[in-house]
Amino acid sequence: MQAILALEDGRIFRGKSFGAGAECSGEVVFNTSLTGYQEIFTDPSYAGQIVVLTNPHIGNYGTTPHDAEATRPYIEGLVTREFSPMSSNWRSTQVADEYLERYGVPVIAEIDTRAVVRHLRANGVMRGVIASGENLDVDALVAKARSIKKMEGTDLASIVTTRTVYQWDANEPKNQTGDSLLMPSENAEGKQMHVVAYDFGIKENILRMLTRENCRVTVVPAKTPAEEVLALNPDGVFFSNGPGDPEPLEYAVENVRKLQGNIPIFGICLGHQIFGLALGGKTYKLKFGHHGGNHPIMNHQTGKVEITAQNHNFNVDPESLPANVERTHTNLNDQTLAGLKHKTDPMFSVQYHPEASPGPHDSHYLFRDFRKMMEEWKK
Ligand SMILES: NC(=O)CC[C@H](N)C(=O)O
Repeated sequence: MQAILALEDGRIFRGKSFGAGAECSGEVVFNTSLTGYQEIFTDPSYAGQIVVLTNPHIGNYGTTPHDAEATRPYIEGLVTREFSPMSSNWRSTQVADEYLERYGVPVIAEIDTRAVVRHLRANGVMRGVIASGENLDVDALVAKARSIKKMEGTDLASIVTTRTVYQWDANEPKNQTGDSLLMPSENAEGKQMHVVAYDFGIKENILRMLTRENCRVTVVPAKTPAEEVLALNPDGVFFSNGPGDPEPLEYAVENVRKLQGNIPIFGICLGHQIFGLALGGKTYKLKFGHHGGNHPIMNHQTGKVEITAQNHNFNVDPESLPANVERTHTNLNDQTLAGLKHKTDPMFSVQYHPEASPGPHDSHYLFRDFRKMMEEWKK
């Protein structure tokens, strides 16, 4: 069946419909990762977004529950060049087409994704609609793209967050033969730390990485007051990634302010942006964001460059931060702020994704740093 991707500025791309035949709308962003499409589908930070994957061949290795970052896909829709109708991998339990259909995610394939990316890169991310069927009314689709809610000012974290407090099952994940996939850590022998993780749309690999550093993790809803978090008696508090604009998340900003200086805190991506706001800084929107698996980051503390996974459109303005905040990391593609640390309080955060999934593992050390920060604070 025919399908159309209609952008708010009137640009149209025609392709073929796969996945769910339904219509979808969202902010259209592109991700340049070469592998890891299922982790991208299931990253809750993509709620409200249609994702264009630049790798020209998607679906070829199928899907497996072991590669999911959440219980279901969160992308609104998918745009690809070629979408494989079959999977060729021993780990696959379902072909990608059926998997996305099962969860109601529309796919438009046979699109010149290079042209879409060049358009978004030149004009910035914009809203779009994917529709399928014969005799589609193009003008109506463009009008619909213009009518959907803008990402700016939207709190999506409180929509995707867990409704209840839960303990992350430290025995997860297992491979098909039942062996744990958690690699042993140098901290495995030490005392277990208790981390309370705020879920703004948390990726499961963050929970796995914390477990790997010998942490027991309690996950709490986005709006849990700081007092309730402290009553759980944690050794540290984590602020997760998540979808939408950080600016409307005043409840989270207030919680950071209450915790700052009283307990070690660590933030990733949306969590980092919330830290920036809590410290008195400002966030702004990048033209087309960073979404991929090969972004170079300068670590100013070691002088080394890390290759990182990224997925964000908003950023903290370094000029807006007070003097007691140190810039720890910089994105070398565009010199934007990529990490910060408080000079006296136990508090640090990064804009990128040390948990990878998908992506390179260069920045795994940040989970160890958080563990060390908690150990030192305990002394
Ligand atoms: N991965 C994330 O946490 C994304 C943060 C935020 N939604 C952004 O787009 O910048």
